[in-house]
Amino acid sequence: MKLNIFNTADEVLTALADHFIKVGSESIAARGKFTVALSGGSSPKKLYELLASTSYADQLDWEKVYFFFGDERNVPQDHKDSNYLMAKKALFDPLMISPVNVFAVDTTFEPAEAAAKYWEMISAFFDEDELSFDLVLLGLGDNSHTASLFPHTPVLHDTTPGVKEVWLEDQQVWRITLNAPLINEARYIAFLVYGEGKAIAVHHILEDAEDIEEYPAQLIDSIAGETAWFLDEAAAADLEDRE
Ligand SMILES: O=C1O[C@H](COP(=O)(O)O)[C@@H](O)[C@H](O)[C@H]1O
Repeated sequence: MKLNIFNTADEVLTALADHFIKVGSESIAARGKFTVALSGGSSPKKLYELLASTSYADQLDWEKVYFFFGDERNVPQDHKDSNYLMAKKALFDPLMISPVNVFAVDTTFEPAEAAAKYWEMISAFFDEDELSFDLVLLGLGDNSHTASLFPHTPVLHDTTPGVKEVWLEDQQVWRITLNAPLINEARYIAFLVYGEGKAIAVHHILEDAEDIEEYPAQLIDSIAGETAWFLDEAAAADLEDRE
C-alpha cells in the first residue's frame, strides 16, 4: 500500500491526474488499451475536469481508453445523482470520447438484472484477456464505504469477482457495484480522498483493527498490483503512521 499525502486538495488532484496518465500510457504501450473503472460521488469531478483540461487532454490516446464504473446509483442516466452523468459532463463530453469506449450500467433494468448484465458486459469485454482493470479509481464515504460497498450489506461477503446490487435501507435506494474481489484484481487501485470530513474514515480504514462490516473499504487490497492512497493533509489528519 502506498500513501501519498499532499498539503492541498489541488496538489492531490494533480498527483492523481499524473498517476492516471502514467498508468494509462503504460497500459496502452503494454496491451494496446487502458481499462479504467471510474468512481462517482462529488470528489472525482474535479479530477475528471482536470484530465479534460488543456494540461492533460493531449497526454493520452483517449481512443484507446475504455471507461467502466466502479458503482452506480439506480437512477436514469440523465438523473442528477447518476455517476455516469457526472463523468459524461466532466470528462467524456469535453474530450469527445466515443460512446463505444464507455461502458455504463444500464439502469433501465431492475437492480439485480442491471448488475448481472453489467457483469456480462465486463466479462464479454475482457473475453480471452485476463479479467482485471488497469486502474480502479475509488473514493471513500464518511461512513467508510467505497464504490457501493456499504456497511452491513451482503456484498461484503462475496468471495469471487462480480457485480452486485446493493439495497441501502437508510436511504431506501438501490445501487450497483463492483464487488471487492473484482476490484482487487486491478493492476492499480487509487483512492482519492480529500477534506477534513474524511479524516475519521481514513483512520478507520488504514489504522483500525479489521472490521469489514463497519469499515468496508478495508476489503480493498490489490492482489497482485498496487493500492495507492492520494490524500490531502486534512483527510490524513487522524493518521498516526504516515509511512
Ligand atoms: O456514493 C458514493 O460515494 C463515494 C464517496 O463519494 P464522495 O461524494 O464522498 O466523494 C464514491 O466513491 C462512490 O463512487 C459514490 O457512488
